[in-house]
Amino acid sequence: MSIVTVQLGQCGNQIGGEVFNGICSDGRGTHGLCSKKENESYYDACKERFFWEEKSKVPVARAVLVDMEPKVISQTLSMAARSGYWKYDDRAHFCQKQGSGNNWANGYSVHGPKHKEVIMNLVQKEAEKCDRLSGFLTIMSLAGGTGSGLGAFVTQCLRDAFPTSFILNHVIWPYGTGEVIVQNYNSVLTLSHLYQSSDALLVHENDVVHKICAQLMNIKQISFRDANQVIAHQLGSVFQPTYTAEGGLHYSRNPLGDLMETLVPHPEFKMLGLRNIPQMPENSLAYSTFSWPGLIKHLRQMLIANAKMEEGIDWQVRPPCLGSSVPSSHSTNKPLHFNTSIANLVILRGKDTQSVDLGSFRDPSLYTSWLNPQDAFNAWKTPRAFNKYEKSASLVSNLLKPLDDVVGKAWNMFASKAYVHQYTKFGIEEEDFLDSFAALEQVISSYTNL
Ligand SMILES: Nc1nc2c(ncn2[C@@H]2O[C@H](COP(=O)(O)OP(=O)(O)OP(=O)(O)O)[C@@H](O)[C@H]2O)c(=O)[nH]1
Repeated sequence: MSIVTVQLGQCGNQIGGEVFNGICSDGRGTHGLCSKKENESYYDACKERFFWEEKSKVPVARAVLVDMEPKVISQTLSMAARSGYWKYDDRAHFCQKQGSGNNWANGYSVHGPKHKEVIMNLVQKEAEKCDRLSGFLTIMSLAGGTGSGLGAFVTQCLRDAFPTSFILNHVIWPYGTGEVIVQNYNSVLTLSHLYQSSDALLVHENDVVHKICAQLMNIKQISFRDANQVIAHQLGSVFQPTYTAEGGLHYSRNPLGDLMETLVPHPEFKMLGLRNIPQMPENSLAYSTFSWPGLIKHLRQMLIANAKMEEGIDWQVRPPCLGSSVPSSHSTNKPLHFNTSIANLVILRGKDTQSVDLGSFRDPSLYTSWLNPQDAFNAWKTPRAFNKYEKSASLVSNLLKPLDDVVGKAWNMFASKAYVHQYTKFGIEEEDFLDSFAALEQVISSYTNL
């Protein structure tokens, strides 16, 4: 089955380009360390998911590019064409002359309704090219005006037009400081709206990605391109084909459906985070060896101690003994806080994946009590190595992201009514803000009571 990607705004388009680049270069690779037959069926599954083929046989991304200004779209289209290995459909993009000025209300209430028809026509055409449609992946930032506002609007339109398809929103959490002044307003408005129409939100935090670039990839002057390549690698490690059942004969047929079934058991809980191990500069790979027990031990501790990368993990954090009361998640940032999950999915790629012991992830004390631990944990595997890593593991978890921080900061600003007039002038009233705050407070409360 196929996924149609909708790239929105500067951030969404820049990341989308890197995602297709990464997926295509991994898929075409002959370094998969597996049989030729395995490698071919992996590439076929990857193509069906993300590309369609023109007569020229050049894979064309199943994607729609949307922005309110032309520059980033034209850069993204030409970056793809220059690769020579894949491209975008020249007719599958829509742009205007002027962006949304980091104003969510402008994207949501003005650009959305005005351009709904043309954008949804492009999406419809892309969906019709799929023999079997698994659903939609939207990529956007939370902080700007186009990706966030127009993105929230388009997500609602997707939900209305494709009620039986899955929608996964990939969202970029802004840097904690020093960016758009109203970023917390935009984030609160986006998240609360997405929560109504999306099946799940997969979050990458710019601060975390920046740290990975600096500390694991040894990059000195970090550009968005570097950050986006890390994000693309992590997304590829989840969305490239895998076997979802032990001894399975086919690569997973419904990538988004399988992901939701595994990770989103209840519509109140749809925040997903992603961790990946190992990550290092390509030229260090040849000198590194990894053992599965070592990788799995690190990944599990990253989960329970809420570490986003393998460096600086707090090894003191332990799961609570079953039967004792779990500390409240209000203390999310406290060093000894234990991270309770709703559900976890581990994805293993590469050599000897069949013999890996994942028992430590089945430990009931990792999970909320209302779900059977057998249902809360799943593992997907493939012997096909990913992106030149002989062995690699990813963990997708359903757990709370730093929502309370963003909501708190936005609320403080709202209390003095700062900048609210910029939103009311585009039809977003104080009532709308209050509804968004209330919706997210409810999400925070549900997660903290796990
Ligand atoms: N990781 C990453 N973050 C980005 C990138 N481009 C922008 N951002 C982040 O996105 C937020 C700003 O949103 P943009 O995507 O630039 O804005 P937009 O959606 O185009 O909206 P307007 O500029 O208002 O039209 C900030 O938090 C930036 O840090 C990128 O290429 N990669």
